[in-house]
Amino acid sequence: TLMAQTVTGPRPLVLCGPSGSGKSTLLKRLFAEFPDKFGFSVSHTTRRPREGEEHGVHYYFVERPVMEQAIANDEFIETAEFTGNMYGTSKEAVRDIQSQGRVCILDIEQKGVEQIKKTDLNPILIFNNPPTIDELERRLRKRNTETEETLRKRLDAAQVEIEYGLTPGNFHKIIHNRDIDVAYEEFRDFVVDELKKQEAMGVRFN
Ligand SMILES: Nc1ncnc2c1ncn2[C@@H]1O[C@H](COP(=O)(O)OP(=O)(O)OP(=O)(O)O)[C@@H](O)[C@H]1O
Ligand SMILES: Nc1nc2c(ncn2[C@@H]2O[C@H](COP(=O)(O)O)[C@@H](O)[C@H]2O)c(=O)[nH]1
Repeated sequence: TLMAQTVTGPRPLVLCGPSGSGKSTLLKRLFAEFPDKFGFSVSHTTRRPREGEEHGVHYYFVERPVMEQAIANDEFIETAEFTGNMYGTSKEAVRDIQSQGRVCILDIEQKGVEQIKKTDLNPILIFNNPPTIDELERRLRKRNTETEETLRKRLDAAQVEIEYGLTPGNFHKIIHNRDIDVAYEEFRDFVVDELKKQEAMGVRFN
């Protein structure tokens, strides 16, 4: 409701899309263009860090028993098993960003989205759609972060996620991510427009 929204601040933004579709690339540009407006919800994961990834910045990298205990302690809004690893959004990660008056951005996969939809988080849902699975494979290979096995698992998951993502009603906005510059503009314009609408309804922003 309008009252609740006024009290809780801007709606979080969920960006979902197959691994390698370019979510992190879009977010990196958004954070660079608007350094004070948004904040990234730092997820927990049991996968190993990639080169350049920092604990507490890209993820909280934890061992599985630690994550399982935290889930048992009811510390998470949503959790999912994805290609053999656990991922999850902690309540604290979102609270952290919201307390700074920033728009909280979640980069999560499909099972997480389905759980978030059942909470009172009320996010704006965006699906980042790659041109083809072949192009997704090219992007993932070029990124050089996966083994043949994890690459295969990610591409298998992508089939299912694209079907869900393109099903009408599941997301508020679909970004067709072919050319990165075009995709970014579409993404940015949609997000900025959404924030303006909320501002017009009295939601306060940074
Ligand atoms: N529109 C694009 N065209 C070509 N290459 C792209 C495009 N967008 C991103 N890339 C490249 O594709 C690779 C995957 O992009 P990125 O890491 O942003 O994907 P992601 O959706 O965040 O993946 P993951 O879910 O695995 O973290 C990167 O090497 C990135 O530089
Ligand atoms: N349900 C959740 N999914 C998450 C979370 N954090 C990230 N993700 C998604 O996992 C895959 C793989 O990510 P990668 O960093 O290993 O490439 C990708 O689709 C992310 O969006 C989370 O907290 N919950």
